[in-house]
Amino acid sequence: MDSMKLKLFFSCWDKDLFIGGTYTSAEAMQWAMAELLNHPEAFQKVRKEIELVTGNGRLVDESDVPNMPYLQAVVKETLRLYPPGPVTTRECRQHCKINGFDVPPKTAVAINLYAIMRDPDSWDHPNEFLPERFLQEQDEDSSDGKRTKFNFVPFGGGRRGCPGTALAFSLMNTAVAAMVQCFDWKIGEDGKGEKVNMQSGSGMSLSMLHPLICVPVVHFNPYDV
Ligand code: HEM
Repeated sequence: MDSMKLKLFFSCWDKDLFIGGTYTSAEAMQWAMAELLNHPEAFQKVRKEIELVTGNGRLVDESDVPNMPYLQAVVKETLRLYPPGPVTTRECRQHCKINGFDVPPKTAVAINLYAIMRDPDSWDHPNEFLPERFLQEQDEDSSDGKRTKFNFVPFGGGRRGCPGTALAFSLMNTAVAAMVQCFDWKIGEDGKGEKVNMQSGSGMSLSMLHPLICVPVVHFNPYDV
């Protein structure tokens, strides 16, 4: 590769990482907070878990995440319902037959990750926000157990799967945890809203049609303990 091409490669790579790594996580965190505001019992469950782990004497941090299974389940359930990259693409390397259709080599294929994660054949109540389903992950006998292994694909998969998966999980879990630990949230500009509007916008990325607007009210100040 000559130096010009190398420069272009790194410039595109940087942008890929920057755009792919910021917008996706920010969008998903917005959906996560919106679901938590619409499900106060789930919000309180996350807060209780955080208080148990931190003793509420300090700000929750990244190293606490492995000890907070319910928080992780909330983040996974959010990514299942609202994957920021709902469609990915591949090119077929060899002839194959899918559902009776012949797909020749070199065919461009779009893979609908959104549909896979809302497929009623593999997910119970696919359109509902039920973080608990991810707590049953280890239970091989449950339909949920089989499902989460093979049909949970917000980061795609295989060799071209998202290289930012671990970073995204860590960032999302830690940031959502801090927002839940430190603030109560009132819905709407005036704080008087009752429910967040969960409609999604159009386009290839799954953003909220009405961006989340809410008022934070301090619940716990970690710098004042
Ligand atoms: C919630 C956060 C994120 C989601 C949902 C997400 C989702 C995805 C998906 C679905 C793909 C396509 C995978 C495939 O085709 O199999 C992808 C690719 C990619 N992601 Fe992410 N991503 C996230 C965060 C990040 C972060 C934090 C970074 C880097 C710092 C990143 C960098 C990339 C890159 C470079 C690719 C292209 C990989 C390739 O083509 O080989 N992503 N991501």
